[in-house]
Amino acid sequence: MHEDQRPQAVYICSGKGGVGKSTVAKATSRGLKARGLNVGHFDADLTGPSAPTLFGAGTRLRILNQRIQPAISDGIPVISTGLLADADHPYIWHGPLLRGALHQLFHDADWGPLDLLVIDMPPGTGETQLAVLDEFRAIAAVIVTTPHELALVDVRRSLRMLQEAEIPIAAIVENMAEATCPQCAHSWQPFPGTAGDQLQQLLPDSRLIKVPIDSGASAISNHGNGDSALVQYLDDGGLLTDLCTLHATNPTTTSR
Ligand SMILES: Nc1ncnc2c1ncn2[C@@H]1O[C@H](COP(=O)(O)OP(=O)(O)OP(=O)(O)O)[C@@H](O)[C@H]1O
Repeated sequence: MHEDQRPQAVYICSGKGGVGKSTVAKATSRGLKARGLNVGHFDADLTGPSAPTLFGAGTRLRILNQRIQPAISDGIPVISTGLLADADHPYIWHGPLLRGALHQLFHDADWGPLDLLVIDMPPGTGETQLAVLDEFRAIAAVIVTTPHELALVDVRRSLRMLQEAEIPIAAIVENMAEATCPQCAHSWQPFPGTAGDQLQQLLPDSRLIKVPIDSGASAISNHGNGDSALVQYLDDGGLLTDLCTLHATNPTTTSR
């Protein structure tokens, strides 16, 4: 049988923007790196990349011998169009150009040894998402949502796209699910809705990880190291163990 040589990847997806997907993607990369995997972080949002904020505006991609040198953050190689020198330039990618850019950003880069790529997918279901599905071999996807009903409508579309591609959903992360008063420790649900629970009814085999509104969870998305609170939430929810197990059942370390 012909072996699938595409790089192994975990997709971090959402239906809507602003739900915390990039923050969860960065925490996943850091958590897997701490577990000893050679992780690469790829920001597939070519037109609205979050990486300069997530990894530090001073972090840049370099070109050496006509090869892209990923930025390194916490020992993790990172590639994002937001880390190109002229990141403020509005990139408009269409059809074949978009696919070419994705291909080049991954294949023309010196990643070093790579066990697993964490891919921060753009929100929704469109051309970029389809191109990513073709380019990489997903061992799992993680769906990030907030509790809102409105988030659920769009996330269902993403879910169908992943299911049609037969990608297992390792976890649903319901972000900003609750808040706790720092004075009296009283917890409440700041947003109405049960998107996480409703999604788990559709996906009974996937983990449901509820992450509270937490300044520690937020800190990881603001440059550099940040706090590891979100990594801990994902770890406590079993996601990092599951991803390591999935990787171990089908390891393919490549050197690029
Ligand atoms: N659990 C949380 N508690 C507090 N703040 C959070 C939490 N999760 C994410 N945030 C904050 O919410 C903001 C949006 O997060 P993020 O950029 O990860 O969302 P996104 O879904 O990737 O959005 P987009 O697709 O538009 O890039 C960030 O400022 C982040 O720090």
